[in-house]
Amino acid sequence: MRYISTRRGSDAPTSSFSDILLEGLAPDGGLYLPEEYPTLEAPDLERLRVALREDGYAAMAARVLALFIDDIPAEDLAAMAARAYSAPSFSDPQIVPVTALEGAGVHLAHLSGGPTAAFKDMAMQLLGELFEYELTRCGDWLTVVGATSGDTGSSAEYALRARPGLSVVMLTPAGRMTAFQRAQMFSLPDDNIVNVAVDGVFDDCQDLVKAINMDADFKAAWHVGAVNSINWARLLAQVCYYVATWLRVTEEGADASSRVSVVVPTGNFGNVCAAHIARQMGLPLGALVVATNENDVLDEFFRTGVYRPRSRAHTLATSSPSMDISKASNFERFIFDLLGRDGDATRALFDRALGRDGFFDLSDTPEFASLRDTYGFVSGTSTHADRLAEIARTEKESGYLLDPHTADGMHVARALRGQIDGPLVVMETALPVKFADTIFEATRHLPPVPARFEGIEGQVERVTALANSADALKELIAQRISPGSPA
Ligand SMILES: Cc1ncc(COP(=O)(O)O)c(C=O)c1O
Ligand SMILES: N[C@@H](CCOP(=O)(O)O)C(=O)O
Repeated sequence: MRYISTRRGSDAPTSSFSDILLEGLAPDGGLYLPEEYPTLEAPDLERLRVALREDGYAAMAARVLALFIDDIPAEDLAAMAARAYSAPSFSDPQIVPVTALEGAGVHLAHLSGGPTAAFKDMAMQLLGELFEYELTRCGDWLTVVGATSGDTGSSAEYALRARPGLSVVMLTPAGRMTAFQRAQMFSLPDDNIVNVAVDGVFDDCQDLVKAINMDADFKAAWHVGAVNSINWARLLAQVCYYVATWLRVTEEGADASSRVSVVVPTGNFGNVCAAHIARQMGLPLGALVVATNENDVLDEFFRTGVYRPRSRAHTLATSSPSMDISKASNFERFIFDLLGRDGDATRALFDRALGRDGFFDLSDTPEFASLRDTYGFVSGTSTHADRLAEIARTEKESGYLLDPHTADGMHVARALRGQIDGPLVVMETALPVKFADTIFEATRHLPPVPARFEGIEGQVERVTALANSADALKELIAQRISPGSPA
């Protein structure tokens, strides 16, 4: 399997999985995708069903990973998946259980049972294994520079903290995360972890990460790698749980007519992009429902065809803070597919039109007209009031406490339920413990604290304030990271 950039020219070289794993962002500023998607036919799905039932989530995931990775032996992939997806790191031995939510007419896919209580663990636990494997194989080291709105950061740090040859510099938007999210990250004592509070929003942090990656000399000197969903491996790991979700909702023998629709709380478009890839592979997914919070740039696109990222001043601080994102990185991956995988056309939109005009408009194109029928995309949005009402209603109706992001998904699910045939699954992206104030506002009680998170708040926190400047970030990396010893 070879990989290409979303901004590639027609004769650009292709890359192997191991190359792009450490590289993260492509040198031309594009994002990597497989040259073509592997396919899943009905017999493949049945084999995956048997693997999931008899050998568990990790074994099933390893088979999906092997469809995309041909430069790591299958038995090594299986061993890594087994280490990544195991109890007690994950609270449920099924890793991704799917439950019916009584009263609401939907299912919930529980993606948040990992070490940091967010769906990011599903990818990050595997990424930690893959990085260590690859760095050991080539005797290399890596400085991971990442951006977080609250969940990617802790998930990456927990997955990478004890690994040889790896350092993490994580950029956070100052003052925009919850107390729990801050405590999770900032109380880690490890020397290979540097937490940074940037004077800006998540999009500023993400822009800094991209700026560092576009400076080829700096990137080479500091062996800069990525853990955000700009790194293809993140999405690949997420494709696996869509397969598991479909298998858990359908019966043995189900075929392409057994469509399952998914509702995905969306910010950086990574999670729902993984659903799109699974659907392109032939997994029988019906609607892919993009659920945004008040930062509704993506809902606007799916309704109108206009993609208009917003400035810092217009990126609102909401009560689903991890989705306070106005420039969705992975959207470029979907647009590349939508435009028939034309790298020049994709570059024209993301590099030139966005740079020049601040938006692009596909509303009059046949591609935009095909969004629902060909790709399954529909969208909706949710506000603070909707979110609170949904948390309270679901608890009352079904006895289940949603986190605010999943509540955004649930709100959109209820709004669109009547228009979507077949099973509808809301992807649960975090646990309520991370968002206690909003849970209290919605229900007048605090969320339960799972035993593994007791006492996490109130410890000494270590974080460095930084101006929103790529030069300042480079200086900080040069000061704080010692060129690594090989893994
Ligand atoms: C809890 C939670 N829900 C939803 C999202 C949105 O996911 P994505 O960025 O993959 O669209 C994020 C992060 O962005 C998150 O942390
Ligand atoms: N919600 C994320 C934002 C970063 O998204 P990513 O999927 O690109 O890592 C967070 O919580 O940090």
